[in-house]
Amino acid sequence: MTNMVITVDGPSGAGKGTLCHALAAELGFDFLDSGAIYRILALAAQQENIALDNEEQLAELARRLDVKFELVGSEIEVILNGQNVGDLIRTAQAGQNASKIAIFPNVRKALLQRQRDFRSERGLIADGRDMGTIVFPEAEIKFFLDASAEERAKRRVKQLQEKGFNANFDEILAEIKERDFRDRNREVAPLIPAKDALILDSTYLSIDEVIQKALDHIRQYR
Ligand SMILES: Nc1ncnc2c1ncn2[C@@H]1O[C@H](COP(=O)(O)OP(=O)(O)OP(=O)(O)O)[C@@H](O)[C@H]1O
Ligand SMILES: Nc1ccn([C@@H]2O[C@H](COP(=O)(O)O)[C@@H](O)[C@H]2O)c(=O)n1
Repeated sequence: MTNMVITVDGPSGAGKGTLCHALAAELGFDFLDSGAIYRILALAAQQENIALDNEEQLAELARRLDVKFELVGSEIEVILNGQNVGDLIRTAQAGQNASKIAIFPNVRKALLQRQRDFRSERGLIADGRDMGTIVFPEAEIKFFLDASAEERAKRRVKQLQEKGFNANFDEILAEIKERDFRDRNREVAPLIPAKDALILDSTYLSIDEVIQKALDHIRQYR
């Protein structure tokens, strides 16, 4: 299993992060949260007053981005220019900003090798939108995790309420649909399942059922 890559792509809120963390823990693999890289780049651009539609400056920033992922206990801390930005990149606005800069071919090109460098001897679980299609097309196992927009909005509302935030279902559903549209319709690396991906629709599945289905598929491969 050494050096193996398992990709998990899908739309926002489908449960990719949840599945990836469980698989990484179960298999002892490393974890790449590629969405965090796009979120960090958007944050860094704002900190440097670079407009989110300035493709060339964004690409130049992407090439020199000083970002580190540090494992502290069971949590991965995201460090930008020496500062922990974990909370700053997790807002709904940070997600929208990430999807705005993710449409640019030169930005994606500038981030490609940085993502491929996460490949490791231990094995890698890669979470994103184009992990199975563009970043790791040779991955041994690919999943495309989906769920209806309404179910994803419901989950997000619950998640926010559990953290003590107010959450409006209609607003969150609209945000999810806006981000889906941008991610699915961009010209480069749009959100689509890789031809060889197993599609898992989690709309009516619990977290445990999704994890079990994924592990069954991985066991069949092994
Ligand atoms: N099958 C499921 N049933 C119910 N809730 C789920 C399921 N999968 C994930 N969740 C919950 O949905 C929320 C979103 O999950 P998660 O953050 O893993 O999604 P994601 O696809 O990584 O989203 P994003 O791409 O925006 O980072 C979390 O609160 C998680 O606990
Ligand atoms: N491989 C990827 C990963 C993410 N994006 C873009 O970033 C946005 C934020 O991603 P999250 O997974 O953290 O929600 C997402 O909406 C995409 O626009 C990407 O393009 N490619």
